[in-house]
Amino acid sequence: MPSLPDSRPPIPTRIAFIGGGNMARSLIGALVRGGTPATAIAVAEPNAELRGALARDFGVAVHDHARAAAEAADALVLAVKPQVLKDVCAEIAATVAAARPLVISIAAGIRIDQLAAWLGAGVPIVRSMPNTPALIGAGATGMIANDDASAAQRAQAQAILGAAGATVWIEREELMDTVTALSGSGPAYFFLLVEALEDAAVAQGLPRATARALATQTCFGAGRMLVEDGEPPTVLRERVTSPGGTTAAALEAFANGNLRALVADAVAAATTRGKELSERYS
Ligand SMILES: NC(=O)C1=CN([C@@H]2O[C@H](COP(=O)(O)OP(=O)(O)OC[C@H]3O[C@@H](n4cnc5c(N)ncnc54)[C@H](O)[C@@H]3O)[C@@H](O)[C@H]2O)C=CC1
Ligand SMILES: O=C(O)[C@@H]1CCC=N1
Repeated sequence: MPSLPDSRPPIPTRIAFIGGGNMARSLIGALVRGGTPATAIAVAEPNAELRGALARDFGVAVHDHARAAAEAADALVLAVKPQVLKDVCAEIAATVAAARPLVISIAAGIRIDQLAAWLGAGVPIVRSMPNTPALIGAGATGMIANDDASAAQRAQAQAILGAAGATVWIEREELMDTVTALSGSGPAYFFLLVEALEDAAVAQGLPRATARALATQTCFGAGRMLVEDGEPPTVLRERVTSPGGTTAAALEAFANGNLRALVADAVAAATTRGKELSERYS
């Protein structure tokens, strides 16, 4: 996946996260591990327990409301749920209008034109879609910027999000809903597959711990091969599949159950939900 080489521009000197939940925690962890000083990061999080954990674990400055964190930030990462994003933007709009920081949204479904309407014209905005493997530095993030974001600001957004894994620019904004359905939600699909494999093996008598260990390591190994081998998934699949063998029997069962159509339906459903989110919360 395309990603910035080592000649990354510096990460903005002051980054404020609005929302300190799962994704913010993943990105903050990645930034701090990557060498961004904790003193450069502020977080607004209303939940006192989460706030305390972020301060304790990473040494970042914490605030109980958005405006306090947004003040003096060069880059703002909007990491709240889509349903509260409009209210959060209203809370920080005056601060954003005064300081014109780079605004990075990670919210599913919410479009750049909605963010611009809520924050005010002329604000540099990058809409992005990371995923939870960001927690271990193995994230995948799609991004798109508006015309108000300079080349340097785009590169800064890429440096922030790239601290947590691979990044890729998306050309048309409507495809961000597809990115959300593919890589944003995608980790859940693989966890579901592992659950199903584990249950299937348990049903045949394998102890659950053994089934989980084998299913987990199989997904890890297959994932590493996808990244490291350089061959497309079709070739890797065919190498496992001996003619008339066990894999062929399993793949036939998948085909009979129309797995590909089911996956297409699932990705289409997630894409549609992304579009619905933007309408529901506009
Ligand atoms: N969980 C995932 O796999 C992914 C989520 N996303 C997007 O990331 C965003 C955040 O998702 P999560 O981290 O999973 O949710 P989360 O619920 O863990 O975190 C959101 C946090 O925002 C806080 N919050 C609520 N109102 C606030 C306010 N007015 N000011 C500041 N903070 C406020 C909440 O207390 C909560 O801790 C969502 O928009 C989601 O669409 C994007 C990629 C993947
Ligand atoms: O399920 C969701 O809406 C969020 C966005 C992508 C992953 N989680």
